[in-house]
Amino acid sequence: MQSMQYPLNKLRENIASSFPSTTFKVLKEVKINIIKMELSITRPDDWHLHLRDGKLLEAVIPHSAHHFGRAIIMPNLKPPITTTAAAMAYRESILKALPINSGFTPLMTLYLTDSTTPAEIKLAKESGVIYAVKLYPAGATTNSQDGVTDLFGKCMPVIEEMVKHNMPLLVHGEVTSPEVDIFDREKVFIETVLSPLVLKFPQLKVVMEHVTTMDAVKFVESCAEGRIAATVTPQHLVLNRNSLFQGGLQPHNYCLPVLKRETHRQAIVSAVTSGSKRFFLGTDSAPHDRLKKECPCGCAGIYNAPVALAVYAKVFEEAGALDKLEAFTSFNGPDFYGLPRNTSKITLRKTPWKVPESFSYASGHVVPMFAGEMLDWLPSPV
Ligand SMILES: NC(=O)N[C@@H](CC(=O)O)C(=O)O
Ligand SMILES: [Zn+2]
Ligand SMILES: [Zn+2]
Repeated sequence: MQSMQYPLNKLRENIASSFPSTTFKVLKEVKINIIKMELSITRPDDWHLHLRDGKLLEAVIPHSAHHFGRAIIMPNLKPPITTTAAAMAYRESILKALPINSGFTPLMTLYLTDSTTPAEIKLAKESGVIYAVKLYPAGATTNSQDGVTDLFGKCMPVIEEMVKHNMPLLVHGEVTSPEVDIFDREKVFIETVLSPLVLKFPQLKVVMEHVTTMDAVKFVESCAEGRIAATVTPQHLVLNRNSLFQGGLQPHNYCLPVLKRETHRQAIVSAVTSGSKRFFLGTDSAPHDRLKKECPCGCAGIYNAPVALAVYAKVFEEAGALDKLEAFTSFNGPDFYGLPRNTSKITLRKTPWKVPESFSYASGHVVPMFAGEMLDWLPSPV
């Protein structure tokens, strides 16, 4: 491997703050290895992933399967995955689309609607392949039109059944009322839906998906560990809302919940790099065909699967917390879900690589996050 152009001072600072017990003498001795830096970590899982279906599924699945051991598969297809039978069929098509010899395991979810029954939850649990139920407030995001219109009025028996089976509820945490400013929708959701829900069901396990605000960070930190957790995306760790408008409208940085101001981004970075067990990796990789992003009414969703690990590594490196990366990528998620941690490893090499401009597939093109830009960390299976 080539040695890197990386300022030695910065490297020392990073290493010293990541591994405080490391002495300067040792740093000098391992200088060569530091310059050719590699991290070997337990293979990560992705606890929030959109794989879509058909040709797009075939195109994107290798990017996730290459790096991740398992992923929680979001059910917002058209039509949505509302039954155990549909989830099992979707799982089969994912397995069929996997590269040969891939060990990737899809963990399926059910899409909650006003008419989901407790019997369906029982069936889901008994299937052994469904790990969670996803709450989309109707109209909150991509393909959420069949989502829940009245959680407290319509879904209480279903939530009770989920508690009985220890089945986590995954939430897209935004209210949909048009009078609430789009930048406040997560905060208002916490106040009006999530807090009351958690109070009403102290045993319910909840994952607040793709948190974007310091309000969400504070809420999750205030709840019992092991009961309420949050996934964090690469984009909400490295981008703020300025990047939606940098030099013109940037559709490939548009996702929901929408990027927030810098202070929120900083709060999320502090939370994940603190070593808290409450936060874990969930990319929310959400591919849309290029023509559905670059058009007069572009879809929400960032395709980040090819770059996610490189971006997470950069965030932990810059925070001087590389020693905490593995818990975030590979331990906190399975521990929360009560699943074993992966036993295989992957390597992250500190080497510059260029993100492809786009990936073509049978029905068009999909543009990844940071298309055409250079990233520092290159993941590869050991
Ligand atoms: N995050 C997004 O902006 N989009 C997701 C839906 C979601 O996770 O809310 C999608 O399915 O495209
Ligand atoms: Zn969402
Ligand atoms: Zn999502």
